[in-house]
Amino acid sequence: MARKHNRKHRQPEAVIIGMMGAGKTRLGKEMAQMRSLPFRDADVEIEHEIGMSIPEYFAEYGEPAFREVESQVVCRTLDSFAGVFSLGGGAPMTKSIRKRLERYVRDGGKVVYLKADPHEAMERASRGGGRPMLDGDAQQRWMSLFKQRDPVYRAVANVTVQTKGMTPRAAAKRMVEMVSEHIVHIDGKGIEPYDVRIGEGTLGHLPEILGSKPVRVALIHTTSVQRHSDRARGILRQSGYQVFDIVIPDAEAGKTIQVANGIWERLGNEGFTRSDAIVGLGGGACTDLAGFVAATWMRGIRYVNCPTSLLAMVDASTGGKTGINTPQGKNLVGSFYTPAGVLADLRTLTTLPNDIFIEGLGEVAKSGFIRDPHILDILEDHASELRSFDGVQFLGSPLEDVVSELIERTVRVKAYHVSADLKEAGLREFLNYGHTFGHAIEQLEHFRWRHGNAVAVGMVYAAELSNLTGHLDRQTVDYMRGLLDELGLPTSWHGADFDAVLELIHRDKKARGNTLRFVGLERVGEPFHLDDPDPQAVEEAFNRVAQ
Ligand SMILES: NC(=O)c1ccc[n+]([C@@H]2O[C@H](COP(=O)([O-])OP(=O)(O)OC[C@H]3O[C@@H](n4cnc5c(N)ncnc54)[C@H](O)[C@@H]3O)[C@@H](O)[C@H]2O)c1
Ligand SMILES: O=C(O)C(=O)C[C@@H](O)[C@H](O)[C@H](O)COP(=O)(O)O
Repeated sequence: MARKHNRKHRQPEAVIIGMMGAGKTRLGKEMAQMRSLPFRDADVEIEHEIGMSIPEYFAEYGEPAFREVESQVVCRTLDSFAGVFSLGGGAPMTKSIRKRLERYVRDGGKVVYLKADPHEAMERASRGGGRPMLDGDAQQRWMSLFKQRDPVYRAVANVTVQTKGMTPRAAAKRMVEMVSEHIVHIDGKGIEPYDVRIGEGTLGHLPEILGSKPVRVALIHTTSVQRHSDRARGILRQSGYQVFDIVIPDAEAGKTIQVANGIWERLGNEGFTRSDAIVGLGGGACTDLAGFVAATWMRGIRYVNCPTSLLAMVDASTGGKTGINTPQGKNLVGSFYTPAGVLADLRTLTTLPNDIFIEGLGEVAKSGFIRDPHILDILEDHASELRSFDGVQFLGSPLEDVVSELIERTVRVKAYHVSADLKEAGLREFLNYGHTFGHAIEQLEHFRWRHGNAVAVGMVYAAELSNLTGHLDRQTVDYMRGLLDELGLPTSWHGADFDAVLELIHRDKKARGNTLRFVGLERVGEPFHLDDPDPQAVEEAFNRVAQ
């Protein structure tokens, strides 16, 4: 069953662009050193190619000839160099280079726009001469070039690093963090596009996503993530927002109408208007509730999700399903309401307990079974390290790369379904694989069973039902049981009798009238709608997971 991992072709880890004097060479070298990678500066490469200094070449052949050589050197290096590559300030103004950079970004590359304080950069650039583009009044020339180039840099770059007030080392560290980020873009009918940013330090994007309109920000979180909410509050206050801390009860106890009502009262008392915003920071229960409050306050205000559990990072924080539970069932009240952005900061996983990390693997595995089998290969290859997850050792360990790839791939599976079918008219229901039975377990266990664990058993139930109704082969059902077991996830449950389960699965949101509807599997990567299955099979599948 194991498949080969895709090998990336050689291309730079990062390409740095920006104005003269922004520090591209200095910070690029520092960044390369931090990542143990080689560094190349386009101007040095060009001088090597032309056999003279750039000012001499400019004087002899003029700017157009220089830009032509520059384009050849830059494009060649982009095709073959696997390190950090810094470009001259004018390079992105050349069409052929811009086109090549666009392709590099499409292939997953990172073009970093290094944006220094204009006065500092201007002063640095005009020091010492040797820059033909600044001939004459250097500072005035710099400013006029900045006006032309800044919009182009912004259009070309997919990462912007502001260095104002930072030491070179801190700026280089920030570049490393931002370049290591994985970004999944969510778009589609009825969706205001947004990004899911996965990496160390992504909480730093909060101000950029909230934007300048909100004055007040409600930071909704639980006490279990206090360390991370303190960091978020610091970032928000530094950017001038008025931050209101709203601490909610932990886990499912927070997903109630009483808790939502308490927050509505607080927002009212603090004068929250339509242009203010909400940040939900925590596990999936917290982001579901925060999204629900955002969707309902004044009929909808801006919100950003900062998931802190694996499950919330891979699933709950993205896609816009917001909601609360009622005594009759899970998530029965809610709304489809998309966040302005999702910041999955891997640093928050350092405090995540092992059992809650493992629970999150349930939804990761689900995404492998319904859409991306490569996820299953990764889970198989790293099952024992994943099972022994220890937040304290996590950052900088080989497991960090494995986990961030799993998060990115799982979010891509979510994005695929959500982008095509935001309001769950058909395709999106596949994300509900394992949930019909899983939600019943959670309810019957009074939420002592964690969501991801319940979904793991629910997936086995759906696989057994698919097998009993003539769809899925026995080998795949056994493979699923074996993999989940290796990851430390449960595969059986006998907490209630069949009638109690049947009553709850009739209340599942996929049911229509008296007809039960499940998501089944034909084979790995091929889910299907299993409508109105034979009642005997529904009961026999229950018996198979109850053993
Ligand atoms: N909206 C959706 O699309 C969607 C998708 C999947 C799940 N969900 C919902 O998400 C919830 C499950 O999410 P969950 O597994 O994150 O549960 P959770 O929110 O209950 O979090 C699990 C526990 O981990 C703690 N925790 C979270 N992050 C932590 C951290 N970094 N350090 C220490 N403790 C931390 C929480 O306080 C909680 O006690 C369920 O309510 C489920 O219905 C929603
Ligand atoms: O995003 C979706 O759609 C999902 O079904 C994702 C599920 O993993 C998630 O647990 C979701 O909360 C379930 O929603 P519900 O509509 O079944 O309550």
